Formats: sequence, structure tokens, C-alpha cells
Amino acid sequence: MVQGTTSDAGKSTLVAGLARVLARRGMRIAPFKPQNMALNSAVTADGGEIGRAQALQALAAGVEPHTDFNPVLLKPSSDIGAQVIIHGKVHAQLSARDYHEYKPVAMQAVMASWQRLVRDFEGVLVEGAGSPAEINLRDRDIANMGFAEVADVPVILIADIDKGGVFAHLVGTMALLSESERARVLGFVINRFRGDIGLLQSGLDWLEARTGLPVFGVLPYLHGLFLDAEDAIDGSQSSGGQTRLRAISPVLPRVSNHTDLDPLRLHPEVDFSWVGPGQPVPPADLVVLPGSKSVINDLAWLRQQGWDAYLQRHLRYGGKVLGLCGGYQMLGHWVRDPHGMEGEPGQTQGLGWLDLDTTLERNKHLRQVAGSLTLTPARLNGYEIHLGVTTGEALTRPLVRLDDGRADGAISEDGLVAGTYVHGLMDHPEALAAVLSWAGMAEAVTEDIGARREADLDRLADAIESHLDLGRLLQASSSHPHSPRE
Ligand SMILES: NC(=O)CC[C@H](N)C(=O)O
Repeated sequence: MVQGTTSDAGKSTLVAGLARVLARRGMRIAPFKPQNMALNSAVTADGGEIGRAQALQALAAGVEPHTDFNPVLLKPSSDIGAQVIIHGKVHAQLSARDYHEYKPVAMQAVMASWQRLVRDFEGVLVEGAGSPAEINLRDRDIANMGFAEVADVPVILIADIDKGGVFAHLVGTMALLSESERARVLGFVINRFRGDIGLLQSGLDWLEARTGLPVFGVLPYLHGLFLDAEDAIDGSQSSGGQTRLRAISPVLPRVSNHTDLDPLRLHPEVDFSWVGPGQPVPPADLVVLPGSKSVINDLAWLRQQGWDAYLQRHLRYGGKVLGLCGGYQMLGHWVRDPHGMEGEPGQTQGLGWLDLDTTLERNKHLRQVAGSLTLTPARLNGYEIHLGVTTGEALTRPLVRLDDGRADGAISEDGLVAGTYVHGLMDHPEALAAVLSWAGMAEAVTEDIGARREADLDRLADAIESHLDLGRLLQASSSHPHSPRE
């Protein structure tokens, strides 16, 4: 099990990389994250919902994403409440306090998945969440040591040296563990190192002497690695090309599936930026309203930040607006949440540029889809994750025709505003080219994001092979019953 000294230490990436390394050696490996808190989710083959990072790790392992890989997913819809997803399906909307009470039940779901995975796979790579040293969360923990102790798995600790304080993080985390928890830590991995490794050596020696545990390796900072393993928005852009199109998206407080925007962010000729709260909104050719876990509240935020006036001006000058899922719902006349699925029950007026209304229902639509765009007959594939059901005149001009016979989304009569429920739409190079051309960049050369992801997983696995003492790591873990063995 990989646990981190902080959030974003590189746990997901290390699990993805190890999964690829072991898969390349012919092993059937499953990724597993007992509990994930993320608004960036993926649809599994069995029609459920898991964290995107686990879907990426499944890809790295060469296995189909399954709900058992992430049996508990928490999707926060406010600062104190979250939608609790168990085995891929919505269980309930719970406050943090109620979730704490519910944890022993969630643990049963975790263990049921875990037992199926150890039965069906040669090895399971487990990822913790945040840090195991959050002592206030230790009681009833199911995400870190609480799971490791019950399932009796060995642990490696990863720390991010780029943030600084790496020795304090590792030694401090060890100090805050109980004796039995400490005893299951096999050693450390240091992540995102740049610089002269010779200068680090004395620190590593000190760490090993102080803790009596080995450093299995120091992973280099991998520049330009594109993996949607992380839950946080990646603000970095690809550079070096000539800008032919400017695109922006607001960082909605409850933005969901932000990786939908990665193909724009990574395109060398697109100048893409996320615009955060209080930041000036720069001029753009294309504005993409992303998905949202709390559409009514995020719409209010958008107005409060002045985006409605900005968008009106943008459209007057012929700019394009694309809404994805929650962003699509915002483009209609009304968004209704009669059951309070995303906050207080209520309704709010949308931006009104598409003649449609949306009602959030109790039942979540989860499916993988394929089809084509109506802008030009470009192929696409993607996935749907939404509660909303949308109706109205605008649907007679759909944006997408799905292979299952359904139409999805809409384009306004003047062709400036479009929206769809399909996430991941721009991952397909044809669909991306069509969107770029609609937004004003003709004959765009687009990259296959899927191929790029594969290449980056191999690059990550290569780095792990050369910088991690895998033999020692596997050897150290071999005394535990559930460890990958060669
Ligand atoms: N993924 C999304 O953007 C979901 C939109 C909205 N929250 C719904 O559930 O319908």
C-alpha cells in the first residue's frame, strides 16, 4: 500500500507507474483505493462511478476499470457535505459528521471489494488518501492505516521533495503512527526530485539511520508528464507552439471532471487558462463552462464573479461558449433541484442562451458513450455522469449523435452556444479538431490524448524501473500475504 506524507505527494502516480511496471512483467494487477474524495470521476465497464485516478491506474495495469477498485467515493457538494458513492452507485448525501458515523458500514463495502480483488488478481496495489498522520481522522479510518491494519498489508511512504520539508514529513509521519502501524512501513520513496542527487545522499543516509528503514528510491521530477492521476486541477500549459486560439474556463468552486479541458490545455496552439476567483477574465475565442457538482451554487458564483456580463459581451463579439454537463445545464433557462440533491431544494434561472430546462433527479445517469458531433461528422467517445434530465426546444438541434440512437446536447440557432452531457469529448482527436474549428481554428492538428497517456505511462514506468530498487521493495513486502510477488 502506498501512503503519502501529504496530499498530492504522488501516491496515485506511483501506483499507476508500479501497475504499469508489473503489468509489463506479465502480472495481473488491480489498483485499489479504499476511499477517494474527488469530483473527477470515471464510469466503469459495470456502469458505476470511481475516481479518475483509479481508472487511469486500471489502464496502466491493462485491466478494465471496475467499481471494486474504488469502493467508496466521496464527491463533496459543499464544505460540509458530500455525495457518498458505494460500489459505484450513489448511496446518500451525508454531512461530514454523518459520514463519520457511517464509516463502519463503508468499511464493510471496502473489505468486500478488497476480498474480491485479492481472490481475482495476482497483486493489488493500494493507494491511501491524504496522509496517515491526520490524527483527528484516525478513529474509524478506512482510507489509510485503518485499512492497512484490518487488511494486514505492508505500507510504503512517499513524500514530495519539491514542496520542501521532506525529512520532517517522513520522520514526523512515522512519529505520529502507532507502534503496530509503524511496524508495517517497509520504507520510503522520495518523489519529484530535481537537482544533484549527490547532494541528497547525506540526507538519505541520515533518514535510513534515524528510522532504520530503507529509501527504495528517489524519483525524478518528470517534466511534461500528462496523467490524469491527480485530483487537483493542473494549471500548467503546454508551450512552445504558436497560439492560434485562446480558450478559458472558470474554476467553479465545485468543478467536476476538470480533465475534460486537458486536450485544450495541452494543445500547443491553444492558449488555455483556468480563471480562478477574483482573477481578471482575459479575452478569449472560446469559453468552456465545465461540469459542476453543485450547479445552482456554482451558477450563483459565476454571476457574483461577473462572468454573465463577460459572457454576454463575448457572445456579442462572436465568441463561442461550450457547456459541458453542469456547464451545459447552466446555459438553459432553468435549473431545478426539487429534492435538494446538491444543496437546499430550489431552482434558479440559467444563463438562458439555450432553450432548455434541467431538473436534477434522484437517479444518476452513468454510461460510457460513443458517437459523432453534428458540427462536422467527427467521431467521439466519452462518458456521462449526471443527475440532470434536460428538456426543451433546443434539443431539436443536438450537438452529438450517439451510437445508441440517442441525441445529446444542443447548439443555439446562431451557432455560438453549444452544450452536451458528454464528458471526455475532446479526448478524441477528431472531436477536438471539430470543436477547435468551430471556435475559429481551422485545420487544427490534434493529438490523440489516449496515445499520449499510454506513452506517458510507459515513460513513468521506465523512470520507476531505473530509479527505484524494485527488487528490494518486492523482497521487503514478500513476507506479507497480499503483496505482489514475482
Ligand atoms: N458532471 C456534472 O457536471 C453533473 C452536473 C449536475 N451536477 C448533475 O448531476 O446533473
